[in-house]
Amino acid sequence: MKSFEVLFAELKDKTARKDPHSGTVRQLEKGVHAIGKKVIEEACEVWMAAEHEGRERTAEEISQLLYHLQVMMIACELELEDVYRYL
Ligand SMILES: N=c1c2ncn([C@@H]3O[C@H](COP(=O)(O)OP(=O)(O)OP(=O)(O)O)[C@@H](O)[C@H]3O)c2ncn1[C@@H]1O[C@H](COP(=O)(O)O)[C@@H](O)[C@H]1O
Repeated sequence: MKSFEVLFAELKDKTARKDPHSGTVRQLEKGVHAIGKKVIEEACEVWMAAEHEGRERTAEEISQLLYHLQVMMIACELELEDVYRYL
C-alpha cells in the first residue's frame, strides 16, 4: 500500500529521470492545461461515485484525484510542504 508521501517521491523520481515508461512523465509533457482537465475530470468522478457507486469506487476515484493533484504539484514545482502549510 502506498502513502501520499511515497507516491509523491516516486513521481518526482520518475520525472527527474524522465522515465520513458512513465505515464506521469507523458502527462507532465502535456502541460498544466491538460493536467488541470484531468483534475476536474477526476473530481467529477469522485462526486458521481460518492453519490451513486459506493465506498470502494469512491475510494478508487479519490486515489486517482490525489494522483492527478500530485502531477499538478510537480508541474507547478510545488513541494509537499508548500501545500501542507495551508492544511
Ligand atoms: N495512482 C496512479 C494513477 N491514478 C490514475 N492514473 C492514471 O490516470 C488516468 C485516469 O484514469 P481514467 O480512469 O480517467 O482512465 P482513462 O480515462 O482511460 O485515462 P486517459 O485516457 O484519460 O489517460 C489513467 O491514465 C491512469 O493511468 C494513475 N497513474 C499512476 N498512478 C500511480 O503513479 C505511479 C507512477 O505511475 P507512472 O508514472 O505511470 O509510472 C504508479 O505506480 C501508480 O502508483
